[in-house]
Amino acid sequence: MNGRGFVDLDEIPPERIRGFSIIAHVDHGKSTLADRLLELTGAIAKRDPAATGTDKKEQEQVLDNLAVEKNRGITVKAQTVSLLWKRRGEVYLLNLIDTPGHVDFHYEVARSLAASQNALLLVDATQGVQAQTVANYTLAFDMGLDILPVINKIDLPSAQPEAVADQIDAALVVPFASHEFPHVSAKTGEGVAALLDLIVDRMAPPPEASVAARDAPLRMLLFDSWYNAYKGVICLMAVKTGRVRVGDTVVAHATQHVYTVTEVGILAPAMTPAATLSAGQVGYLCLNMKKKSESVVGDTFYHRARPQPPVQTVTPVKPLVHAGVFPMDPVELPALTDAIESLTVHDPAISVAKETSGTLGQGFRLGFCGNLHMDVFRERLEMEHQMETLITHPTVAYRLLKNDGTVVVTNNPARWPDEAEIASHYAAFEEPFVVATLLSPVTYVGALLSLVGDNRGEHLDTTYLDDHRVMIKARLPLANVLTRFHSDVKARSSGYASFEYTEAGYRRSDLVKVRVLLNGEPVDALSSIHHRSEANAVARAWVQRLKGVIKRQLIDVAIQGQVAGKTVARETVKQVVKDVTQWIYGGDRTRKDKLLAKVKRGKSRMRLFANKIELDPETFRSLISQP
Ligand SMILES: Nc1nc2c(ncn2[C@@H]2O[C@H](COP(=O)(O)OP(=O)(O)OP(=O)(O)O)[C@@H](O)[C@H]2O)c(=O)[nH]1
Repeated sequence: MNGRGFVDLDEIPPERIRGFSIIAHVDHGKSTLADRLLELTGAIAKRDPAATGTDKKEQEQVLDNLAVEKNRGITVKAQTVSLLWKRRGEVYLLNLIDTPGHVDFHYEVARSLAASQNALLLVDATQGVQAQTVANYTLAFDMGLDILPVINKIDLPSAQPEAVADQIDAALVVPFASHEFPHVSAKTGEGVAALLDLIVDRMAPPPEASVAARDAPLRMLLFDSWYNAYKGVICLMAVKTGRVRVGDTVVAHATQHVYTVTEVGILAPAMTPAATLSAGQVGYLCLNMKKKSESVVGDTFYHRARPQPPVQTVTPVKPLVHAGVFPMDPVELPALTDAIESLTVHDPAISVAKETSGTLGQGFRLGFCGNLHMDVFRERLEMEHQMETLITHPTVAYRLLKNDGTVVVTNNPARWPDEAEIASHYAAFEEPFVVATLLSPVTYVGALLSLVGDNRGEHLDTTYLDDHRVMIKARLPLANVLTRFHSDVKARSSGYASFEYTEAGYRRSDLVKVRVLLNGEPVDALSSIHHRSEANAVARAWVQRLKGVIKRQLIDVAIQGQVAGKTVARETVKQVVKDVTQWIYGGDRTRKDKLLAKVKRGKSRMRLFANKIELDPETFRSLISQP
């Protein structure tokens, strides 16, 4: 850093740059390791590890900034930081990206990996290789990164670093021998300085980082952005070739917008201005960009005078699960619209479309990468925007063939065509499938394979990692994976098995619509699509659940569960005769009117559910949001 508080990055030659992401199974210690790396390199002040408890909420991590991350103790957004490390008297620039572990945030991991050349694959020495270890490894491997496995938590008495190294060797292909895997404790800091030295010695600098590349025309990859109240949209860029400085005029390839650069710098972890950013470096740019929608993740920026081809094609994320999101109170629709706009700009993996429901009114149909992604979104709506919402239970997108020969993709059961419109032969429907990876102690193999069978799954492969651990691959319908599968995997393996999945395309299926009717009227928010073999049970369960929550009303309530238009379950909630004025004696008209007005106000807070049947909003919310 020079006297003006600027970092002179040009003093660091290209061969002294290392870019790496930290990837791992959830809770294997990525954010804790990132904290130790930040401390050791002097980016943040050292904290006493003994002072941090075992409760995740007690140990707020420097790079976990969002309220929801601190609340849940998980990383949701990838975070970038540039560090300086001295090795043999020379300063190296390390670009580190801390990534989320959960599969639902794969999109975040993938876009981070696009800006790195190397990955540290962290594995917990007490838990060994888990499903997300394999999934994140596969993602990094397929993107051509060099992967260094690092064995963490060696301070724990139950740590078995050698056995875990052997498991890694058996399950994954890495350019290091198992005896070379560094052993660290991200908690105590043991082995972390040696890890930094190893990163410098064994990892390659960015391929585009050479003196020649610095003189080539500018090409920068935008891989993250966020909104700053004072500076507008801030863009995080990986500079592939050339250099950029304040005052330059740059163009965004995807949008063709032209900008003047007002600030460049690195995140260290605070925004630290620099004179230039050049090939191989990762840093932020302020461009006076007013709208977040202008910053397209994956876009390429270049100098206006020297147009360049894009670094990569921008591929929109394909959401896997879809749900309707409605304001609890219809007057809050504009506020919900603003909140969704601001959150989706921060998280481009969410797709948004307007939706109108007969039951719930105006709202949105949003697409997410999984149930946790959706849950985190709901929590962010509440925590960051104080929005209470009704979110319908998630569904996948099905394909169906209509009588007129058209193929319809629908992610909304309310829009499912009538039976008469659907082609009547066996190839009429398709549903999305996934390939699941289950990592488990050998003891639970039988239980897990029967769980796969119970969920219409197909066992594909079994690999023994050692005498105790096994990796099972199976093909399963995504719809089943999204409901109880995860908790069932945990239940059938006493919590020891972990599970992960990747998309595996569409396959033929036999699908039907399950509808719930109240007094003969269908409730669109409660309809769902299921495999025919599971539909009757679902319809019966709905009828029983509704019978349990609908209080007796002034009329009889008939509850019907239908499968493909045929009633398969029916119950009636008998009417109650209730006259609110019965307790008011005599002719005190004022008291009587006041009470009636109060009852009316109370009722208006209730949602008119269907055909005069009322439920209080909380009951309604729990009903529609749970499958
Ligand atoms: N004993 C011990 N605990 C550790 C070590 N590293 C991390 N932990 C603990 O493990 C838990 C998970 O650590 P995190 O750093 O949040 O894990 P993560 O991989 O970032 O988790 P996600 O961001 O949710 O994917 C925390 O309670 C840490 O304190 C270690 O080396 N030793």
